[in-house]
Amino acid sequence: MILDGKSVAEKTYSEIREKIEGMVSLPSLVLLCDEPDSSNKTYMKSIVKQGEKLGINVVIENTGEDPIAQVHRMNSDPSIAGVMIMHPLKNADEKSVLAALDPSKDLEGRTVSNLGGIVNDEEFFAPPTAEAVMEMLFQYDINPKGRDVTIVGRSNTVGKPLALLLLKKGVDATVTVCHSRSRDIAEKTFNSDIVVSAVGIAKFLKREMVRPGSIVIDVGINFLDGKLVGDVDYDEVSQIAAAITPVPGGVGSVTTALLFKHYLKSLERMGRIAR
Ligand SMILES: Nc1nc2c(c(=O)[nH]1)N[C@@H](CN(C=O)c1ccc(C(=O)N[C@@H](CCC(=O)O)C(=O)O)cc1)CN2
Repeated sequence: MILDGKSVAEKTYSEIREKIEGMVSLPSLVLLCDEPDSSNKTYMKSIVKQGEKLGINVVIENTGEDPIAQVHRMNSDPSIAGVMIMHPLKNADEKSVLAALDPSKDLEGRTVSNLGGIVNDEEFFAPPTAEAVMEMLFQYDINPKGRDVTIVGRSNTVGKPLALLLLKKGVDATVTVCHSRSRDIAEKTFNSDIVVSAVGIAKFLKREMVRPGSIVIDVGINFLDGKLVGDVDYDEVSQIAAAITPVPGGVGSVTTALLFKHYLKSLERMGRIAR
């Protein structure tokens, strides 16, 4: 079975449209960048395009002399509902810029407060990519309770927060997180019910690393010969997996939709729309 992210995303966009219908002068979503690479440019373009479809103003802003003061101004500006600090920032210390961001405007859940808050269910926002994996499982009735889940990749945006989300009481998965120094990753992925690949290497997850009948979630966003591809050797793995997410049109589509859902949550917190 192919787990279609586009239809999951569309459901989220419909909910958002319903909530903001008829509203005028909606606060903006700001994408703060300095020298964006091609991957960032592609992502920003797609967020701007989606914002246009929803009637939400997405503003691309460049870092100036003092990015920290810039972020402080955004924090207190009621015409801004959320800020995405594009990664990597090349001319500023990204950690310090993130530390300046108000967690309630940190739509990507990258601040220490939001990341740490996941442990106690206290986050304003969890990273949308990690949430998108959970949403795909939920929408397709794949219950991770008691199942062995291996996540390949330990980033702050996917691997670590996803492990925490899967470990929450009530979700109750048994989680293994692999990384570049892990021994025998193939043995761990093969012995899992659900495999999530978030390493950023095209065709990293091969057929022999996956047990027939398991579920494969591809979080990879890689550009190969100008084409967007995931981490999974899709043609091979899709022949044996019980369910698999495609790239494009899988987790990535849901991630962007959840980013806008977070924008909506921010409007609610600001008192601009009813909860
Ligand atoms: N602050 C951030 N900076 C950057 C991020 C990020 O998530 N937050 N991501 C990377 C770029 N990137 C992934 O590594 C990326 C590039 C392109 C897209 C994209 O085009 N998404 C499509 C959906 C794709 C799909 O269907 O799989 C979309 O938005 O509709 C996403 C992520 C750089 N910096």
